[in-house]
Amino acid sequence: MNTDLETTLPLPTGDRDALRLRVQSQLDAKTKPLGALGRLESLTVQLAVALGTDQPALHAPQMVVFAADHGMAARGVSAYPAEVTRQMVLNFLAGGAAVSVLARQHGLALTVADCGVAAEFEPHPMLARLKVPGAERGTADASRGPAMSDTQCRTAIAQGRRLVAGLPGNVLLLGEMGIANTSAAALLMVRLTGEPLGACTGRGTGLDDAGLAAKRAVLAEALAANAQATHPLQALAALGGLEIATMVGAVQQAAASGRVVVVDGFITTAAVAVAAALQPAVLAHCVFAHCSQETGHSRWLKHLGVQALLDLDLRLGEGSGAALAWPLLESACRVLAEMASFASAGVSQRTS
Ligand SMILES: O=C(O)c1ccc[n+]([C@@H]2O[C@H](COP(=O)([O-])O)[C@@H](O)[C@H]2O)c1
Ligand SMILES: Cc1cc2nc[nH]c2cc1C
Repeated sequence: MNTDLETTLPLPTGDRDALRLRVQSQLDAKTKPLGALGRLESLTVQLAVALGTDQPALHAPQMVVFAADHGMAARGVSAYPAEVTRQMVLNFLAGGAAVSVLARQHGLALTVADCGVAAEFEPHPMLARLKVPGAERGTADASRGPAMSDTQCRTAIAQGRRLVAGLPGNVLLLGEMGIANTSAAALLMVRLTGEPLGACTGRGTGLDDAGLAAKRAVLAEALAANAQATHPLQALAALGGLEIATMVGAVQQAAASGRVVVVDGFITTAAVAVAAALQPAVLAHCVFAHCSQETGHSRWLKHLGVQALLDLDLRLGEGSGAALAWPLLESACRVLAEMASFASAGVSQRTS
């Protein structure tokens, strides 16, 4: 493996425990029964700690949809053909996808990162070209050998870091698009958690029972073909995807620059899980927006020790769940900034 890339980035330091206690006591002084805002309160505290401030405020939120193609798509592991990746990128750019609608609704800046889609797109103000040399049209078929070389994987990580370093704001919302990428994410889940393949493999875009059985058989081949890839970075290169590797770098850079990361579904969780395997402290920056319907997601969230905000039976990807959860993050900041305290509003405190 070449060594021209640090595996992790230094994260901001500070007395997180003291900050956590200060923010919780500010919340406790607000005009509500103690703890009555439930998990919104823990979200407020998490945002304060992630941003390193007693007065968390979110600005210039950036939704990035990381897109790439997968060699394994040729093995029939998805209900849809591989060209949908390219077609959906055009749909994102034209403003017609679910994430386009939700980003507009919530004032999220939308960038589409071409991490290796099998197409060359016309330049567009929303499009970032992050193709990796030798993998411009996507990964190799992981059922026959490594999806990426170590160098390609490291290049993708470096590009994700660079992209985020150049974006404004203090929140990154993760989205992705890539036909067959639930296969890559399932393989990473098996390797990182040790869970059995069956518990990690779902229907993705909507495979029927026979399709799901065939997908599992292909994924078993991929695990056997890449049996030696056990370190998280090796697993990422062998079993992952270009959009997932680029997201790993994006998450690392966002955490290193003290931002909040809003995680979408199963595939974005794969990227965060790799980043967390390399450096567990990145998890403090990650808000898990929703629990996807994709088999494995709820179990993976448990492995990571996190709880998602929403459970809407979503299985779309694109960052749609992250965009839907966005107003909760805004509310979490606003209750802290704008609610009156018992003292300021002249409301009587509890008696017992
Ligand atoms: O994020 C999720 O939880 C999720 C669950 C199922 C499907 N997807 C999306 O569907 C595509 C991958 O599905 P598949 O069946 O092609 O592996 C990819 O574009 C993802 O954005 C996403
Ligand atoms: C149409 C379509 C839209 C998507 N968005 C994210 N993944 C997708 C997969 C398909 C098939």
